[in-house]
Parts: sequence; structure tokens; C-alpha cells
Amino acid sequence: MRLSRYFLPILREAPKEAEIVSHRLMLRAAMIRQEAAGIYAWLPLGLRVLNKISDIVREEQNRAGAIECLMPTIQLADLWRESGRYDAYGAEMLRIKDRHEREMLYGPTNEEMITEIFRAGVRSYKDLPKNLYHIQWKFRDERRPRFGVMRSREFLMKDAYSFDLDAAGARVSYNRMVVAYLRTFARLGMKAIPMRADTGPIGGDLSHEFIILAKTGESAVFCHKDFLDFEAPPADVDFDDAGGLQAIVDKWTSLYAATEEMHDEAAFAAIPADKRLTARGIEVGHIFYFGTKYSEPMKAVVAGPDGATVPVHMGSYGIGPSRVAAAIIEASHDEGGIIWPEAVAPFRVGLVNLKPGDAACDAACEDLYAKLEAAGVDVLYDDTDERPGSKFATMDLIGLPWRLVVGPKGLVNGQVELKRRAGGAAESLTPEAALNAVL
Ligand SMILES: Nc1ncnc2c1ncn2[C@@H]1O[C@H](COS(=O)(=O)NC(=O)[C@@H](N)CS)[C@@H](O)[C@H]1O
Repeated sequence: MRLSRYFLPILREAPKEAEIVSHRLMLRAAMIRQEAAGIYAWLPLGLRVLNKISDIVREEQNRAGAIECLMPTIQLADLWRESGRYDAYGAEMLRIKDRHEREMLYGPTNEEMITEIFRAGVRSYKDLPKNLYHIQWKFRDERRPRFGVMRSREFLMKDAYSFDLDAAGARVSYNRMVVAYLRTFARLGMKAIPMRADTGPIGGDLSHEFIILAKTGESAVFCHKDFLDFEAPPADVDFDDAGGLQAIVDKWTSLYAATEEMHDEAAFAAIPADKRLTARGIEVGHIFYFGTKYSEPMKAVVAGPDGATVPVHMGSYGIGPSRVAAAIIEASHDEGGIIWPEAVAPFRVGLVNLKPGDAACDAACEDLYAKLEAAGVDVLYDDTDERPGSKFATMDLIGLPWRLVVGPKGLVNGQVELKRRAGGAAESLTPEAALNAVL
């Protein structure tokens, strides 16, 4: 992509209302723009990151056997009356009326709707287990949306829903999602720790939040330090091996880890002092088992092995890709700006022409640009006539993994300059060597 043709309205200063670093940097790097309180437009650079995060979430849901669908954002109020949550959900629900005065709502979550879809499509226990998910925008009329997209009113969520014959089967589905989440956050370059959590308006009696540690996290968290050395399960983990899955979950839930709401000071004190970690955390995922809470009132039943109809046992599993984009920045930035993990960077290479109009620089840049594009490497080519200092500041701000600089002096010696954003000094090398380093 040539920067001269892109849309990247960088801000030199962050608006004063931006209190946390990710909010400041996302605004300044032209990733998002606020359109109303808690409601954001995702500008081109931010959307590339959001899509990369969503693609990784999708790949790991699919690997775990979940099946993607797409439910609407607008739902009928009557559907929520069936579960009894329409009134209970409270002021966070955006209630609307259509032209026929029909009561509708902008979905904050989809337990009722997926249960309705399931009950219309499944009859027998032989069709179980099932896990259906989608990646869809949600609306929650938070009283105090703040911190940019970290706690916004409209936000993107992957929400998956599992259906099993009984609690034992539902536990296996729950464990599949724990393993999928551990893999997902590891691929996103984050260290996420599952912590026993409160179930809140979703309900049920088994729930874990996936928390990443970050200095500006909204909540205080308490956990055993050994978690920091745990490796995520491998890509070839067997999602049909219930015993193996349980062993992984046992390992990841055996050590102490609790959010503020669930913290047990005595249990924490029982951990050796040098192994106690108190930190701030950001909730990037939240999973729940809630049995027949929705299937009972909504009559989502299947014929069991003995022929009797039974309500299915369900769980729901959420990740917030829009919050994850901010959380990654909280965990990975420096004074110059964002430092994207390679897996989610909007572009892999920032190609900087120090002297557009200089024949040698233009030719070298065009050659490098063409070769990188041909190799399938996402390149943002700064071909503008901004001053060099401004070009370097922009590349540091938007946090691309590699910066490749072409200048007249270097070219005289057949050299270009390559610098990895995540630390490391700039090095001079031939264009060929630079290409090989970033491929
Ligand atoms: N206001 C918000 N802004 C940004 N992300 C949010 C917001 N509220 C929730 N999320 C994200 O969505 C995830 C799931 O939200 S949740 O309420 O915990 N769970 C559910 O809604 C369940 N239906 C899971 S499918 C959270 O872990 C968080 O990553």
C-alpha cells in the first residue's frame, strides 16, 4: 500500500480525554475515531488489526470443532421474554421499536437467539455435541464507557455456544474452549491466565475469565507466578481426547488465580511469598457453563438414548476482538508508540523513501516494494514528501514490525537500513539481504 494513496489521518497529540495508553495510541495512530460516546469507527489501519485478530480467533474456534454462523445484531424482545431476561437485563440493553411498534433490541449477547436456532434444528442426542459461534457486533449501553474500545458501548465479540446431552458432556465442551482460548491468546502474543470468575447476567455456576496482565488493567488480579512459564497447548492437541483435555485444564486451573471478586486472601497467603503475583489485569475472554438455564424455559430439548426428551446442557464462550486490539497495545508499546506482535500487525514492513523524486531512491524503493508485494508481504510504502523525522515518528507510532529505509547516502554504498520495531539497532545491509531478513 502506498501511503500517498492510503487514508491514515495521524494525530500528533492525543485528545485529552484519552486516559490510558492504548486509547491515546489508537486515536493518534488513526486506528479508530469516536463517533459518539462509546461508539467508534474503525479506520483502515485499525480494521486491518481487528480482522487479523478475528481471523486468529476464527482459526482456533474451527480447530476446536466449533462451527461458524452469523446471527443478526437486532433481536426480538419476545425472544428474551421466553428466557425471562428481557426485564432482568436492565439499562444496558438498547431497546428499540420498529415502524410497526414491534419491541426489538440491539443484541448485547446471543444466548436466547442461538438457543432458538438450535431447538429448530436439532432433535436427537445423536446430533450432539454441537458448538456454534459467530463474530458479531454487540451493544451494551454502559453507563460510563471509557478507555476507548477497551470498554465501549458497541463492540465486536466472538461468542460461541455449546450444546450437550448432560453436564458431563458439557464439561468436555467447556474444556475444548479453555484449550482453544489458551492457544488463541498465545497466538495473539499475550499471556492469558484463566481465573475463576463470577457468572453475572449470563448465569450458571462455572465460569472462567481469561485475564492478561497489564499495568493499566481495569481489575486487580492475584495468581501464582508459575503461570508465567506455562506454554499454550500445541496445534496438534486432540480435541476428541476428553481425558487429555481435562489434564490440560487441570494444569491451568490447579494453581491459584483469582480476580478481585473471587479473591480468597487466606488461600493466596498459603502460596510461598516468592510465588505470589499481584497485578492489574484486562479481561479478554470469559466463558460460562450454565446447564439448562436457557434450554429449560425455551424448550430446547432432544430425545435422549432412552427416548425421553431432555433439555440440553449449554455453555457460552466470549472473546472481545475489539478489546483485544487495545489490550495488546497496553501490553506492548514504548514511548514511540505501538509495538505490534507480528501475527496482528496491520502491515509487516514500513518502507521509507527518504528522498522521493531522487531517481536512485525511487527505483530502489519501487524494486523493494514490488518484490515484497510479490512475496505476499504486507508493506506500507511511505512515498510521501514528509520530512524524514516525521516519517520515522509515524512508523514508530503505528508499530509495524520492520522499518526499511532507503536514502541517497546509503544507496551510494549499495546499502539500505533495516530496523526491527521490537528493539534491536538499525543495521545497514544490501537490499537483497534486507529482503531476506523480512520474508
Ligand atoms: N463493553 C465492552 N467493550 C469491549 N469488549 C467487551 C465489552 N464487554 C465485554 N467485552 C468483551 O466480550 C467478552 C465476553 O463478554 S461477556 O459479557 O463476558 N460474555 C458474554 O457476553 C457471553 N455471552 C459469552 S458468549 C469479554 O471477555 C470482553 O473481552
